[in-house]
Amino acid sequence: MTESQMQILIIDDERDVCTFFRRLLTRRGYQVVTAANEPEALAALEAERFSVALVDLKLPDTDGITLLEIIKSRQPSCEVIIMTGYSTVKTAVTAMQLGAYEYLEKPFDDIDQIEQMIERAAGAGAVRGRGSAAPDEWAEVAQGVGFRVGVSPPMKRMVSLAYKVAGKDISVLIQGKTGTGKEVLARFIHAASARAGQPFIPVNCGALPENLLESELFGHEKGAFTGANQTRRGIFELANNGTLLLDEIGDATPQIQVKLLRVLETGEFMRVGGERPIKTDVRVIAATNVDLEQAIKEKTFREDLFYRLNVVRLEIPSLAERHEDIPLLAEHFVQQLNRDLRLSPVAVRLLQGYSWPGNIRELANVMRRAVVICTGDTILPEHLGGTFLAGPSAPSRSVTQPAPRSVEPGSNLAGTDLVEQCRSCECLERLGAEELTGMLSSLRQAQSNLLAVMRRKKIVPPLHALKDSEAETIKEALTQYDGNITEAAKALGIARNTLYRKMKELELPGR
Ligand SMILES: Nc1ncnc2c1ncn2[C@@H]1O[C@H](COP(=O)(O)OP(=O)(O)OP(=O)(O)O)[C@@H](O)[C@H]1O
Repeated sequence: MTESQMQILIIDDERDVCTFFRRLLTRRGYQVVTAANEPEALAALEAERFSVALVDLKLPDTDGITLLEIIKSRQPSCEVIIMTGYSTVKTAVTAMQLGAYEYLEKPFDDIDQIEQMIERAAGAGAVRGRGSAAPDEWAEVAQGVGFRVGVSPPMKRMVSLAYKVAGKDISVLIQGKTGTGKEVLARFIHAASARAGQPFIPVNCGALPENLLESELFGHEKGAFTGANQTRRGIFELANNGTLLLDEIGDATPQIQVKLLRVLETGEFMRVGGERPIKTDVRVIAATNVDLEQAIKEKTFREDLFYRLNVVRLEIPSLAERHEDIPLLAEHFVQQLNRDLRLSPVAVRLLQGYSWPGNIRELANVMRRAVVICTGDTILPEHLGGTFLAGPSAPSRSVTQPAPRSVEPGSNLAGTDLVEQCRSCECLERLGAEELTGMLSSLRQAQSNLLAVMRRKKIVPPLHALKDSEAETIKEALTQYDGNITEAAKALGIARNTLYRKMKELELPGR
């Protein structure tokens, strides 16, 4: 079908809207039919085949969601774009979850964007009409951030929705069990948004005591509390024009929740000890592995904050619900460390038979360990660890429990876990750069999990431990870049001044 033959249906009771689209789209070579109510829409659907329908969410005799269902049942290849006002954006997002192609916010101010959206929808509709699968428009962005989506339909649907809402400046709430990839998804949304060139800053609301988190988020004025020797900018300032991920939002204390609500409502906040409101333009993505609706019932989470954050909710399925993706993900983690290694079919079957309570993080750890242990060119069941040697019916173990000991002949790392491997310099010496990097990232993740659990159990981590780990990270970066502050700051994702200040605070020597 050529573009000139494409029919577009506009359903809106506002005559001006119909006229606007008729003019715009006729000029672009489309044929346009308009309808002001349900009977007219039904008659049009009876008479013609449409590539795209633009449907107003609110109509006098019906609503956009009902019309979406009718259109999709009668003309499945017709893509539906929902037209909505700001107050009904949430319903428009629901429509997308039900199969709408996108939504368009009224009043229309960016004609180019509208034309492009309709063109994309018409293209997707044409592909669907031919019965072939539309290429995944999000694939390139996903690859760019190392996000493996897999093939399972619920995951693909969720990512497709994430990609479409990425471009809209609305809050997103990501829900998923631990290790399902909430942070990776947030990075993907940032990379697919117009803010991609700006900072993406994740902050774990459960990992720091309240006063530290408050100062981390909002910054502080000089003299705000003992030890505040300098004014310091917080993440809401540093992430300006970018995206902020509030991870483990369910762990935020009531005081932090109030302050977050204020920034989300007004776009303004005050530094700790400050008196002047500061403006910020930050897109907030929140992530949680707890049921926030339950937390609201238990009065540990504010309902008003929940509604602010939950404009779009994305639920990541747990790994056990997407068995078909396990081979692809396992291979991804192996290839990250060693491109020449393959997985044996039996090993793949064992991986698919396991329940993965620690989800993708646990899979990544099992695969990294297998790569370290494997001395040949194929990963076999014995490289996967004790749980898997017992076969697919093995009871599932938690990611935090140590793996049962097993003996892998011919390997000096036999039966050891990550921490033990790191204790032995001799073992580490034998590993390559990628393997070492992978282990370091697993250890960092372990630390972050540990802190989150301590926080949940109300155990205050000794501050010097946090300070030490910060000092270690900075020292590492400085060594790596031969003492070059600019390069080290860039690698750490902080400003040069912040690095100077931190070095001073932590009494680290400069060059
Ligand atoms: N789809 C994916 N593709 C590639 N890597 C992934 C994917 N999902 C998760 N990972 C990897 O698994 C690990 C855990 O992911 P991530 O930190 O995003 O999970 P999370 O759900 O935010 O965890 P938590 O609930 O503990 O905060 C990371 O190393 C990440 O790179």
